[in-house]
Amino acid sequence: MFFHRKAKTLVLYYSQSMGNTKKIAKRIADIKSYDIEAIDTINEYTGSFDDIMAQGKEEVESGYRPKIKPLVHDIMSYNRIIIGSPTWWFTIAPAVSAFLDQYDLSGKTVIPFVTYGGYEGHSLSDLEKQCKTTKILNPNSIQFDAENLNKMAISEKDLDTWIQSI
Ligand SMILES: Cc1cc2nc3c(=O)[nH]c(=O)nc-3n(C[C@H](O)[C@H](O)[C@H](O)COP(=O)(O)O)c2cc1C
Repeated sequence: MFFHRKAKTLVLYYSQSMGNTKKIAKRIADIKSYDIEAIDTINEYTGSFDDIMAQGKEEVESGYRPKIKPLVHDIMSYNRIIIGSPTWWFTIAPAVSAFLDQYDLSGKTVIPFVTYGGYEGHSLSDLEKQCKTTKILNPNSIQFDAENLNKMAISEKDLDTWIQSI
């Protein structure tokens, strides 16, 4: 007789400016009935969009890691993690880097995704690298309209095809 450990999946995401990454994460969790939690910073980013763009640039360039709130879910009890980050200055958001510095995803299957508004740079490959796990499945980068930043640039059908595959 064979015993299979049932795959347990947690969707994690960080979403700051438009709620784009949250929207994708929620859609995954809704369609697949996966658990979901936001990665969140202790100190909120404040100011105008341009202020946050400028602060983000400084943080990315200096390798700054904001303090983040501890997760409520016990990551040890999940063997699959879906993790989503917005693109900040061609890489992932510092909050997601902070999370990945603190939490060990080794041995887990990780499905990484990023959202971006025109030029993703190396955000998806940086996310894959920073997850420090060998099992990466179906990574995806999801473009939003560069003019209308909270409008998805791919069709809902294409998004759902990817969601069905994870
Ligand atoms: C600080 C900052 C830097 C950004 N840098 C980029 C970038 O390098 N390339 C890009 O295409 N979009 C960039 N964007 C746009 C976001 O990646 C895009 O709007 C994303 O979907 C926002 O996700 P969110 O609403 O979940 O925070 C940036 C946005 C912010 C706030």
